[in-house]
Amino acid sequence: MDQYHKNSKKKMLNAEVCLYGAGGHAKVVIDVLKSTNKKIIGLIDDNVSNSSLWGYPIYRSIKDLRSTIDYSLIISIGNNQVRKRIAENLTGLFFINAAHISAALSDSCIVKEGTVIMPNVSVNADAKIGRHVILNTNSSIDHDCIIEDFVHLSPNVALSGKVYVGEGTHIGTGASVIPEVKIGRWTTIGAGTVIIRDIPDYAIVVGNPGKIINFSKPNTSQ
Ligand SMILES: CC(=O)SCCNC(=O)CCNC(=O)[C@H](O)C(C)(C)COP(=O)(O)OP(=O)(O)OC[C@H]1O[C@@H](n2cnc3c(N)ncnc32)[C@H](O)[C@@H]1OP(=O)(O)O
Repeated sequence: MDQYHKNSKKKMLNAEVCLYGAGGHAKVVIDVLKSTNKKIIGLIDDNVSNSSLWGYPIYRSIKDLRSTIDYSLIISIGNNQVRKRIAENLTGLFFINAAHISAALSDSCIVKEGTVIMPNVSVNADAKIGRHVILNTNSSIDHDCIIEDFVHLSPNVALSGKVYVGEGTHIGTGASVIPEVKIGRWTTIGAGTVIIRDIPDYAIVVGNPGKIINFSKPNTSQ
């Protein structure tokens, strides 16, 4: 058993994996799964014209798969709101999480289902990562951080110890957060931003030090 699966809350029931979403993010998720020799049976996407990606079939609907094959799912869509909507619609299905073989995950961290961990990510002691989260390439999540469901940490994001990130928040490439800061739900943190104070829900924040430039409109599902 590799380090990641020892830490998973749920054991992987099925070796075969299907991805929901066939865009650019899906390509990176495929590489993550291949790094630990997972078998990919295909992708589902009704919004692309291609019928395959790198030789993997693209199905138009989950109904094309449901009755015939036993599989686990990962939602491979980068947009946090869309990922949440799809997760809520796909009831009764089994989601797995996946980590690239190069990720360094503490024995004491917790990673919930549907979450994807890209190459060279570090998740340190007692960090808790929610459902359907994206920890993108080289991101670093230090001790005792709490990351709620549907968050996306972009490449090279650095969270210091005891940072809290609320549901659905997107932290842009290369942003940094000092220890013990609380970032609200569905916020957007711009690329390269340095967060030194707590951030309220729905805020859009840029710069060093990070300043609020706007608020996004809450969506009914948020
Ligand atoms: C593998 C992957 O690709 S993962 C995806 C990673 N994606 C990212 O990191 C994207 C992060 N997004 C950003 O940084 C965006 O610029 C956002 C979301 C913060 C703002 O986007 P928009 O709402 O379109 O804002 P817009 O571009 O109109 O800029 C508004 C103002 O903020 C400034 N601004 C925007 N982004 C930043 C930033 N990251 N840092 C500093 N200032 C910024 C602009 O210069 C502009 O200033 P001005 O009004 O003085 O001219």
